[in-house]
Amino acid sequence: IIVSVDTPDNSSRLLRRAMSSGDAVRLYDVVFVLGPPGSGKGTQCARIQENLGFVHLSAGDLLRAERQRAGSEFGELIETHIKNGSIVPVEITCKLLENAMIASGTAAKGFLIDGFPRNQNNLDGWVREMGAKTKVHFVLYLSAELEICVDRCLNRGQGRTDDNVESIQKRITTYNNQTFPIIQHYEQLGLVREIKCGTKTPDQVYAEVAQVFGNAGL
Ligand SMILES: Nc1ncnc2c1ncn2[C@@H]1O[C@H](COP(=O)(O)OP(=O)(O)OP(=O)(O)O)[C@@H](O)[C@H]1O
Ligand SMILES: O=c1ccn([C@@H]2O[C@H](COP(=O)(O)O)[C@@H](O)[C@H]2O)c(=O)[nH]1
Ligand SMILES: [Mg+2]
Repeated sequence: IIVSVDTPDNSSRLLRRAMSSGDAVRLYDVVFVLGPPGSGKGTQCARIQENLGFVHLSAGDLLRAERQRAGSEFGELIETHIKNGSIVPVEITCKLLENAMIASGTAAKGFLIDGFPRNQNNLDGWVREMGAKTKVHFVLYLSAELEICVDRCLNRGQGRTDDNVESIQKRITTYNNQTFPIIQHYEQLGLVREIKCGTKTPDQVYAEVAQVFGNAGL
């Protein structure tokens, strides 16, 4: 078994994992972060990254960067999906995620994958492409009342092309119809850790997030 390593610390961690996982080498520890638009996923992921050594990969941010990349053949398709609140085909998103994971090297404790998998196509593609290379520890589910989420998106002030009433309504419909069933799928596997965020400050939410990671030994 060949395991790529870049520091002595990681070398022992990855080798331990390789030795204990039987025939499959699991290189990447992953936590998925899901919840309605504006529930605070990005806000909490930034804190987890800062405090707990995880690398934050926002699928939405990666898609927005790909949309902006000169020469991208997917720019227009991505923008159409973002404005309509619909979901980009998994082949594109999964490749962007994998590239970002590889680019981070092995220094990360693990990866917070924010806003993915968002539908059955995402989940199937992830399992197909990344299932054997990753261990999903749990799904951090940041829930909040939808009216609060709408207000937060409208007041976010980041100039996103989908932070307008029309796009937000479409994003919420997609969330209810396509993403929530993915959360339910992981719930059935006993892998969902829900934090109710609507009326809590970011500090209060983070205190609960830290507890969830602590309980998982991460
Ligand atoms: N607990 C909170 N209380 C009040 N405002 C918050 C809280 N958490 C985040 N916010 C604010 O709400 C807005 C949306 O937060 P954030 O971008 O983290 O959400 P998100 O879940 O990543 O949204 P999206 O799915 O649209 O990317 C931001 O302006 C952020 O500062
Ligand atoms: O896995 C994904 C993640 C995101 N999208 C598209 O991007 C927007 C914005 O995502 P945020 O997580 O809110 O930043 C989302 O509405 C989708 O259109 C995607 O297709 N697949
Ligand atoms: Mg976000």
